[in-house]
Amino acid sequence: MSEPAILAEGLHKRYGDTVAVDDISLRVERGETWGILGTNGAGKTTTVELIAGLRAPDSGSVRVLGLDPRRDRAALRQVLGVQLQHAYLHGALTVEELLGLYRSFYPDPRSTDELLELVELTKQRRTRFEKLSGGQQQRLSIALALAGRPQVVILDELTTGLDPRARRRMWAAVESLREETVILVSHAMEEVERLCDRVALIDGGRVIASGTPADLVAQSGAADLDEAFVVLTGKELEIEEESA
Ligand SMILES: Nc1ncnc2c1ncn2[C@@H]1O[C@H](COP(=O)(O)OP(=O)(O)OP(=O)(O)O)[C@@H](O)[C@H]1O
Repeated sequence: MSEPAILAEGLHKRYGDTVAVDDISLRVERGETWGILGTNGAGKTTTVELIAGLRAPDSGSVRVLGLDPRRDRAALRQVLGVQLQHAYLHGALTVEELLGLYRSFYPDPRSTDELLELVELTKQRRTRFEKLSGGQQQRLSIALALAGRPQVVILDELTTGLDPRARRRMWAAVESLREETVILVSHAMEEVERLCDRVALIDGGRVIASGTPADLVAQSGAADLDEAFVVLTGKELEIEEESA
C-alpha cells in the first residue's frame, strides 16, 4: 500500500493531570475526507494539533505525507493547510491583505479572487479583519487554510457558528476538494454524513470506533449516525447553537 496521507501511531498527550489524548492511532489515505467526532473535551483539537505539529506528543509518532510535523516544519507548511478554532490574525489588516500575506508563503497559491469567491467574502475584500463578523472571520480562516493549495487540509469546527446559508457554502467548498485529504473536526452529524468518507469517534482521548458513517451505524445497531454516536459513547452530542 502506498504511504498514507496521515499516519498517527500511539499518540499520548496530557496537560498537567488531564489526559487529553490517550493512545490515538489513525491512518488516513490520500484523498479521503475524515470526520473527527466527539463531545466537548474528547481530545479532538489536541489530536489535530498533534497531527499539524502545533503540539508535541508526550509519546507516539505522526507522519503527514511522510513528513515529521515537528522536524520537517518548513516542508510541511507547503503541503498542509490548517484552520483552527481560534485564529489569531492582525485585526488592522484587510481581508485582501491577509490573503495576500498568506498567498506570499506559497509558490503557486490560489488567486485572491478564487479564495474570496470560495468563502463568499468578495464584498468584504477591503474590510479590516477586526470589523468582520465572527462567521466572516471564520470563513476567512478557511480561505487562508486553502491559500497554498494544500494536499492535506485540517478544518476544526468548519461551520460552528455559521448561518445555514454560509454552512452550505462551506460544505460546497469542502466538496470541491476532491484530490485533497481532509480532516474535519465536527459536532454536526449532518455535516459529517454529507462530507466524510470515514469517521473517527473520539471519547476520553481514545478512538472508540472508526469506519464509514454506514459502518458506524451498522456496528452500533442504530438507525442513524446521531443514534450511533449515543450508543457508542453513551453521550448526547451537544446541540449546536445557530448564530450568524
Ligand atoms: N492548553 C491546555 N491546557 C490544559 N488543558 C487543556 C488544554 N487544551 C485542552 N485541554 C484539556 O484537554 C482535554 C481535551 O481537549 P480538546 O480541546 O483536545 O478537546 P476537544 O474534543 O477538541 O473539545 P471541544 O469540542 O470542546 O473543542 C480537555 O479536558 C481540555 O480541557
